Amino acid sequence: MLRSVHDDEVDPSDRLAALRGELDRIDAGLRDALRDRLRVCEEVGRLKRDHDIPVMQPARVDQVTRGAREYAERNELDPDYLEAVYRLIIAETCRVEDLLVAERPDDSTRS
Ligand SMILES: C=C(O[C@@H]1C=C(C(=O)O)C=C[C@H]1O)C(=O)O
Repeated sequence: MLRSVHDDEVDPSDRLAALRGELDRIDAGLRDALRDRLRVCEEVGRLKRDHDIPVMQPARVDQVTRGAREYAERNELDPDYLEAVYRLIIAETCRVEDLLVAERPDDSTRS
């Protein structure tokens, strides 16, 4: 009986499951990185609140988004895609920082 060149290949459903397992591991790392980044940003927010520094820092936003675009160019990703991801991340940072700034540092001691 003739053998197909595909006989020796891994079953596509096994390969799909393996690739999805790889994606799940990468996604877990992404979520941890997003959580850790936001925790640092909360610290930044408290610092801004306590020292009357504006939450929105356009020069820093430009620096971060430019860095993302440059990374994309070096790594064969679409710069517009990575910038859009970063704009979403930064929007959440600013939302969380705004909430922190709106809090009074001594709120917890008030009755
Ligand atoms: C975290 C900061 O606050 C905001 C959020 C940024 C971010 O998520 O990278 C960048 C600029 C800020 O307006 C910051 O000023 O560094």
